[in-house]
Amino acid sequence: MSSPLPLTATPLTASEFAPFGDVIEPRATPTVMINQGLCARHSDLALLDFADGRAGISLFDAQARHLPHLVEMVERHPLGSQAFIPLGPWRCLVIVAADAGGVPDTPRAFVTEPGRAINLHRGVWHGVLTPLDTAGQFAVVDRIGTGPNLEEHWFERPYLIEALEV
Ligand SMILES: NC(=O)N[C@@H](O)C(=O)O
Ligand code: NI
Repeated sequence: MSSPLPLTATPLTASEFAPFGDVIEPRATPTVMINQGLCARHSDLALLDFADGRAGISLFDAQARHLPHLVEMVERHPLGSQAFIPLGPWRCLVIVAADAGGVPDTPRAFVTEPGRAINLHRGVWHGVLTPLDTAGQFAVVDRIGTGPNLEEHWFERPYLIEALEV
């Protein structure tokens, strides 16, 4: 395998992640206060998009990954979005890439705040679920249906995330 290319992970922000998906986090102002004013509802935080299928909720019980982390491949789901909702205070590496004529462009790497959920938009190139340093359980909202909904791309030269730029 040829020597990996460097890739730095930066803190995930909604604005930088916007071309790839949604950061599911409280807004400055709740949509509405409910439950006798004891609960702030922040509505409709993610673009869910499923073709020829339906939304489903699955549980991913993912092993911990550690730095340095080798990014050998990304994948995408042409038929549906995919949301990862941590069921505990786990951080994740989120690797995404724009499409460049059917193959991924140079990837971006982010690290989530503990417990922060994300939603990948339909068809966005991304690394697989990567809990950082601690194994984690995640509720995953994605497409349940038949047909080809997984396309993988293995990089000719992998990327290596050696550090978090925090
Ligand atoms: N393959 C699968 O269900 N998981 C991946 O899509 C992933 O993004 O982790
Ligand atoms: Ni995926």
